[in-house]
Amino acid sequence: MGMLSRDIAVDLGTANTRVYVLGKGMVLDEPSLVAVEDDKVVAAGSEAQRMVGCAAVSVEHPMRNGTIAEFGLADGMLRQFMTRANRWGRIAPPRVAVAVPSGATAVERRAAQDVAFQAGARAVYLVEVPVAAALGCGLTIGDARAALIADIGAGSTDIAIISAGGVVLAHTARIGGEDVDRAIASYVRSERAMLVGELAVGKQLADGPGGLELHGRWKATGLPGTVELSAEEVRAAATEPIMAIVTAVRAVLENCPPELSGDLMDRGVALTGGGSLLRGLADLLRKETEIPVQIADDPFSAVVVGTARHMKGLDTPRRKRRSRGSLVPVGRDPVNGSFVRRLDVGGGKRGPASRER
Ligand SMILES: Nc1ncnc2c1ncn2[C@@H]1O[C@H](COP(=O)(O)OP(=O)(O)OP(=O)(O)O)[C@@H](O)[C@H]1O
Repeated sequence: MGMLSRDIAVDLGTANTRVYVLGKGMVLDEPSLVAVEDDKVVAAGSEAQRMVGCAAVSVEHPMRNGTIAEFGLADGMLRQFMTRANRWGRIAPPRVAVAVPSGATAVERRAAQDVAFQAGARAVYLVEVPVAAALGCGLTIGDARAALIADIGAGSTDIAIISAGGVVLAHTARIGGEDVDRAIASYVRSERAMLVGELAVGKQLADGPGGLELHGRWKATGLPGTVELSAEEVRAAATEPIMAIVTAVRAVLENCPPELSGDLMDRGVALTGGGSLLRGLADLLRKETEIPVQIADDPFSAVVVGTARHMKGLDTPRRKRRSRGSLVPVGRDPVNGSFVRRLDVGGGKRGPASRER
């Protein structure tokens, strides 16, 4: 089948969806948006974004907090993306690997799997976001030394300690860059009497120090206008969500088995996801955790690249697979009580989900 079909990795994110075709590279990076007309998805990604404001069309977000919020919309979106990504299509349908937050529920995992099948996959593999993020930024999961990884996306922050071929501890906080955007938009609305779109805030927040200049509509007159926020105002408005992200990372560190603490102090935390670029976040993390903080070279693509690297290992004979394996439940998340799984590289059959099952 390998000669006849493609392998495709998908990072189905809250704000952005990325698709990587093995042998080709990242072929698609689009906003996770759909345009809906008469209950039908008529456009996806940036094409849908351009339709904001069109009469009779509503532009919707199929994803929330890193998982599928509206199955029908996510289905329509992924179908369109896969058609574009697989246009060099071979004869057989592709195998697809989808990254899912480590804290995703069984229902959320099932939805990610089903949506990939509906979009035309022959077989579907689910890869935990922190594992993908670690592989994507070049960490070796089989390394005996422990590593801490935090993928800070738009709607979720996935944190894990990875050591000796396994996820020792994992936690997904349902908070990310969008919450920071929302907090600043809400500050501008209440303190400066202006309505601004959340999308306007996110990108600027990563563009260096200083204040922000935001365009919007005055609440009183409805006319267009501009507000300038000082660096102090930005910091104050964003403190709560930024602190929530830092607290989630700290919670995982505080529950780290003591024998791994030395490794984490040496190696620090690797950050991936667009949220890692949020102004002041890396510095605050460094200060609050007292360990080195390193942002991945390309934080946006780390998860999809890592998912693709995971796929490359699927056909490697099991005895050669150092960084693959099956995830087995070993305990509970220290923060929200969900199951923590450990990657068992020693054995355990774990094939793809297939249509027949
Ligand atoms: N230059 C930038 N352009 C756009 N967003 C940026 C930029 N720099 C930082 N961001 C932040 O990155 C976030 C998007 O990151 P990313 O694409 O990794 O999220 P996602 O994968 O869609 O989300 P999740 O992992 O939660 O599902 C935005 O919410 C924004 O706050």
